[in-house]
Formats: sequence, C-alpha cells, structure tokens
Amino acid sequence: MSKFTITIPASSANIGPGFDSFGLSLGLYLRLTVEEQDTWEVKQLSNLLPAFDSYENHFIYMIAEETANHFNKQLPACKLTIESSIPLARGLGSSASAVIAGIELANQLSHLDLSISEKLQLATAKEGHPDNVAASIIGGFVVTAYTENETIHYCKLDSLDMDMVTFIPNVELKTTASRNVLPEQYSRKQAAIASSISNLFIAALINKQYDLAGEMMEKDLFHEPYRSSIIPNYLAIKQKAKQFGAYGTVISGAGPTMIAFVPSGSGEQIVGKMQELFPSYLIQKLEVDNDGVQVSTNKEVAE
Ligand SMILES: Nc1ncnc2c1ncn2[C@@H]1O[C@H](COP(=O)(O)OP(=O)(O)OP(=O)(O)O)[C@@H](O)[C@H]1O
Ligand SMILES: N[C@@H](CCO)C(=O)O
Repeated sequence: MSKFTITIPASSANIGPGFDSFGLSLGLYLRLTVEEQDTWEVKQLSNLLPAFDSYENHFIYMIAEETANHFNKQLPACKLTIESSIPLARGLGSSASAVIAGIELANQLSHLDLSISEKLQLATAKEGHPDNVAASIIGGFVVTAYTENETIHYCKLDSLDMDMVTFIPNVELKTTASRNVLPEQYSRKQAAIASSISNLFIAALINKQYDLAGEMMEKDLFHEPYRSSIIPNYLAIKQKAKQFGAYGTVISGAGPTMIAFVPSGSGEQIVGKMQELFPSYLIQKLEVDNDGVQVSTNKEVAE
C-alpha cells in the first residue's frame, strides 16, 4: 500500500484588472497525506478546515470520486490526513485548493495520468473561473483566457521581482456573495477602457515597470468599484500601503483579503507599519509559490 503527499498552494486572483483571468500562487498550503488502506478514513489536523460529518460528504472526497467516475475508474479507499494554512472564504483560493486536492487525489489513486491542461479544465468546470485554479496548479503568476466549452489557454509569467503583502481580516466573505454585487453587463466603452487598463498592467509587469503596473493595478473597472463597499477598510488599506511605498494594493480574489505588490526587500517593513494601523488584521509577507501542486512520496516531504 503506498503513501504519498499532495501539496496545493493558496492563490490570489484578479490582481486588480484581471477579473477571472489573473492568478498568483502564494506560499500558504493545503496538504493531504494519503495512505492506501481497505476503508476510507478522513482526519483533519487544522482548525482552518471546514467541519464534516462523514467521509462521503467531505468536499475533497466528493471531487475525487466525481473525477474518477468521469473517467470510468474506481477510487480506491485510503486514509486522508488533511492540514491547511489557507484561511477559508478570505479571497485566498481555499475552494480552488480543495478542488485541486480532489482532482489530484483521483489522478494518483486511480492512475488517470492527467495533463496540466486536463486538470485545469476539470478544476475550472468546478470553480466556474480559471484564475485561482490555474495559479494553484501551475504556480507563479498565471494569465488565463477562458471561453465556455473551449480549451483554457494560459501563460505563466517570469518571476516577479517584488514582495507580496496580504491583509487578512477576521471575517469571511463567500465568493458567491461577492460575485452577486457585480453587474451582468458592461458597455462597449466600459469594456474597452477596462481591458486597456488590464493590458497595460500586464505589459508593465513584463517590462518590470512596477510603478506603472501598480498604478494600473489600482484602476480596475471590472469588479473593484462594485466590491469596494463590502471590503472592510478598502480605501484606508490602499492609501496607507501606498504611503508606505507599495506599488499597488487590490482586493485578493473576491475578498475580503487585500494584497499589495511592494518593492522587493520592503515587505517586512511595510507589514510592521501596517500591522500597527490595522491590529485586528493578520498582515503577512507571503512568498510566491512557483511550483504549483506537488505530489511526493513521504521521504521527499520536508517535515
Ligand atoms: N480544504 C477544504 N476542504 C473542504 N472544503 C473547503 C476547503 N477549502 C474551502 N472549502 C469550501 O470552500 C468555501 C470557501 O470558498 P469561497 O470560494 O467562498 O472562498 P475562497 O475560495 O476562500 O475565496 P476566493 O475564491 O475569493 O479566493 C468554504 O466555505 C468551504 O465550503
Ligand atoms: N475571479 C474570482 C476570484 C474568486 O474566486 C472573483 O473575483 O469572483
């Protein structure tokens, strides 16, 4: 009977103007230790994980079972031990990480041999948008283009020479609730302006013109104007972070967390200053995870 570990990073999404398209993989992790055995058993070691009553109702098990069935395969029983440092419903991709956990679990246990593209397709069908899942599968900053019922195209950017600071409030905001405040339609003029901001943001990032990227990041017209009123301290965090040297600060995913891109080497200092002003927040400098989902035998896993 084999034993292995699946590690999935957290993610931020949108990064301002890249609504449902840009994803950034971050160094908080959901980790499953998997031991094949004759019966199912699920053990959770972290208080950040949602409660469950039986393994059949566990979200990760359900995704794994569904994925195996999709390929007409059986899902062998195992003991799952789950740990997580990704807070729930905060805009850091917790649901995307759980979806990927289920898909990768089926991939390993049922020997599906899924490609990155297939994982991305399956995970997007579950999440409804590809941004978080792409980042957590692939790692780094990933740009996706998704037209329903078509292959998802993606491109991973080279490493960003910046620090990332996240501002996590002590309240949840479900993605569904945060999507409900968005308009159904945009005029051609609005869409053209919003796209031009997004285009220039990406061009500036690639050119390492980080001041310009930060300026464009904060000019989103697709979602931030509609969500700003449901994000605690939206303006205050943006303004103070800018004052302390951030290039730009935006809502992380659907919120309520915010994320700042700051000059390389200044992350810790900005964390210190912002923590004094927002003491109820968990403010952290997070590493970008460049590897995405990882599977390793236990010998290879760092304790
Ligand atoms: N590890 C997990 N195991 C089981 N269910 C999970 C897990 N992580 C997240 N979920 C489910 O996903 C819900 C949160 O999803 P939601 O999309 O609202 O927020 P998020 O993914 O954290 O934020 P965002 O999509 O903005 O990044 C949880 O309330 C829970 O139902
Ligand atoms: N693009 C998604 C990310 C959160 O799941 C949104 O903003 O709703």
